[in-house]
Amino acid sequence: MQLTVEKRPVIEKRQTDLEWLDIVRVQRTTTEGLRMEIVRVSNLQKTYGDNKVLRGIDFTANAGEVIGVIGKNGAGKSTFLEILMTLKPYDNGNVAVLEMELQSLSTSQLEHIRKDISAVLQPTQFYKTLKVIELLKLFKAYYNSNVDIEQIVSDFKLGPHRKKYFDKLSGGWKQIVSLAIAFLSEPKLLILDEPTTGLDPHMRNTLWTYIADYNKRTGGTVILTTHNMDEVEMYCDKVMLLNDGVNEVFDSTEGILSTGYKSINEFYLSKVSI
Ligand SMILES: Nc1ncnc2c1ncn2[C@@H]1O[C@H](COP(=O)(O)OP(=O)(O)OP(=O)(O)O)[C@@H](O)[C@H]1O
Repeated sequence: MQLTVEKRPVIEKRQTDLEWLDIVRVQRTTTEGLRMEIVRVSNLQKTYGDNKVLRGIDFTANAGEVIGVIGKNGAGKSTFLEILMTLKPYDNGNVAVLEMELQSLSTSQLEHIRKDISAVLQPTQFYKTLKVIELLKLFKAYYNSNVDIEQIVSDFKLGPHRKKYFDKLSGGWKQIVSLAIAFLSEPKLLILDEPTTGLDPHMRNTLWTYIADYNKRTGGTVILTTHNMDEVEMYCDKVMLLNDGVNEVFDSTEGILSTGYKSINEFYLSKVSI
C-alpha cells in the first residue's frame, strides 16, 4: 500500500494551536487498485407510518474512507446510520455491511457483524455507577481489546476525569468518553451521529486528530453525520447530501469543490432550501 499525502489549503488557513493539522488527509492508493467495500447500499427505502423518509438511497463506503452524511434537520441522516448499525429495519432496497446483506442475516450472524461495528449516538446516561477509568477497563475487557487504556486516556485528555463518575461529567465529556469507548474495539466500521456537537473547539480537534490517526493506523472506515460543514470540508473524503429522501449528491469532497463551490458550506446552502 502506498500512502500519498495531500495538504488542503483550507486546513492551513484554519490551523489551530494544537498544531495537529499537520494532520493531513492521507489518501490511500493501493498498488493493486483494490479497496475493500465496507458498506454498499442500493435503493434503500424507509417509511415511518406515512412519512417516507428514505426514498431510494445509493451509497458505498470503502475501507479507510471518512464519509460525512449531511442534510437538514429531519432529512433522515440518523435513520440512515441506524440502519447501517443494524439497529433499524428497512422497507426496501439492499444494505450490505462487510459484504453481508443485512436482511438475510440470522440473529447470530447479526451479532457477529456487530462486533466489527462501533457506534456513538447521542450521549447517554449509561453506567451511572462507574468511574471513567472503570468504564474504559470494562469495555476493553468486553472487546478483548489490545488498545492501551492509558494511551486512550491521554489521547482523549481524560486524565483529570479518570476517577469521576460518568453521570457527573458534563455533556461534552460524556460525549468524549462515549467516543473513547467506541474506539476501544478498533472497529472496521465506526458510525458517529453528530460526534462533535457539544464539544468545545479543542476537543473537536482532539476527536478529529484521533479519527485521522485511527483511520491511518487501522484502515477503519468512518461514517458520520454533522451539521458543521467546515469539518466535512476539512476531514471527510466523501460527502453524501441527503435531500428529499435521496442522496442528491454523493461525491468526493474535492469533486464537489471542483465544481465551483468555494466551500462545502456554500455547496450546502445552495443545494438545500429551508
Ligand atoms: N422512531 C421514529 N418513529 C417515527 N418517526 C421517526 C422516528 N425516528 C425518526 N422519525 C422521523 O423521521 C424523520 C427523519 O428523522 P432523523 O432523525 O433520521 O433525521 P436527521 O436527519 O437525523 O435529523 P436531525 O439533523 O434533526 O438530527 C423525521 O421526520 C423524524 O421525525
